[in-house]
Amino acid sequence: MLDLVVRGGHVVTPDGVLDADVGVADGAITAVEPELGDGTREIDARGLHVLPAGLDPHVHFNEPGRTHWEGLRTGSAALAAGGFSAFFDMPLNSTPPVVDGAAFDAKLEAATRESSVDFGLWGGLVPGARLEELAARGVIGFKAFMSNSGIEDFAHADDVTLYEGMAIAAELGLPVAVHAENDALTARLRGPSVRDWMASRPVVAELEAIGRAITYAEATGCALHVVHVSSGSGVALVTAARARGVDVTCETCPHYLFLTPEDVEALGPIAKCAPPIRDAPEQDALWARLRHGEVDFVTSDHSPSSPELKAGAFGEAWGGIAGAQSTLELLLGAFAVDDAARLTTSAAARFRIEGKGALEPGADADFALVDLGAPYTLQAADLRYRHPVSPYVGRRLQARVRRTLVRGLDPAPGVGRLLRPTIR
Ligand SMILES: NC(=O)N[C@H]1NC(=O)NC1=O
Ligand SMILES: [Zn+2]
Ligand SMILES: [Zn+2]
Repeated sequence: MLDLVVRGGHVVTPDGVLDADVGVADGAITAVEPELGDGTREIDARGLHVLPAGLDPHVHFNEPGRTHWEGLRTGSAALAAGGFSAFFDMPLNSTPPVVDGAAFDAKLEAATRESSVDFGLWGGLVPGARLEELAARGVIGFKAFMSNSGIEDFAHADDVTLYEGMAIAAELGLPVAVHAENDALTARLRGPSVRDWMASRPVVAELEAIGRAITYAEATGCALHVVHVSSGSGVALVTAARARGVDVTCETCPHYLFLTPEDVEALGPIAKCAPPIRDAPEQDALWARLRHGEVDFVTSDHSPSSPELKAGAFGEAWGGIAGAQSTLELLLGAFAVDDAARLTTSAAARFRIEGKGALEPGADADFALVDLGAPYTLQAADLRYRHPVSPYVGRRLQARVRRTLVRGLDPAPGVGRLLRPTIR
């Protein structure tokens, strides 16, 4: 007998949306077929869509060290509530940052204890980082900040660090992910307003950094991933490089799609981020390129802070948006269900995580059960973050995640396991 049968849902598979049951044994999918026999456990999915649960490859859960901003327990619970069964945690803003083996071990210990969903860990590419040590422990790849990170113990990667780091990463068979903004161009004095913030981090600062990272990736043979591209012009650079054979991908985030500069002015510091939200021409171009398939996936870049750092003036506030719980529900309001599933799962293939990202026999039994006929208005009380704030509170969402399963299990602290990439 099967351990579990998810019965009667509209199942989102790589071959299309099928009305079928999903059979599970030992935490893996055994069959996707109509009218499977009994399972020890049964989940009634009639009227619901059964999606492959999401993998969010870009979150900052900040534990250990800044658990008062967000933690692995609360952050992973929020992701599970939003239909995600896995995440990759960034090497900052936890302390110590994950730039050597000991820091990796400390985060692995905390995540194994606290996380409700599976997790991978990014290592940090900073001057002096111990890349080999991190690779041996199973990091997803190496994250570099080309501009100031806002975190004192995570230095930005100067050109030498980035170029030489990419050469080492290429040898180790791991990708480098870049926060692509030019440091000098973004380091000038800033004013207090939303428009000042936008002007201090112009699109050209993003384009220059993306272009430079691509040049280094091409020269070293390193696989490059550009995180949180905010502009259509930025995606265009990635598309052009890929067309000439560079191994480069990119992501964007819901805030670059669903928030406007006017929204940021109305919402204040909770909608402050870097790169900033762009004006309509760049945002429209970003949408067009996303719809055209040029953006590989959508991530949250969930990066909240303590409420105090979001309470004051805009110019002084922490830059980072809390959104991990809402990515899938937001996308389901704008895309067909299979496209929304693809945009929230394809990081698994890019970063070589076996068993995740597709609902098919042999894969992990990771499901998001979603009601596409249940629009609702997001309330602060719905949020599972450490601090229930988000720019999406008050927003009408077109779909609602009813349940998430991780390897057939209900998410709970301690369920999550480390995900290691297959080395090329
Ligand atoms: N350090 C950190 O999390 N920074 C993030 N916040 C943000 O808005 N952009 C980022 O890169
Ligand atoms: Zn960033
Ligand atoms: Zn980030």
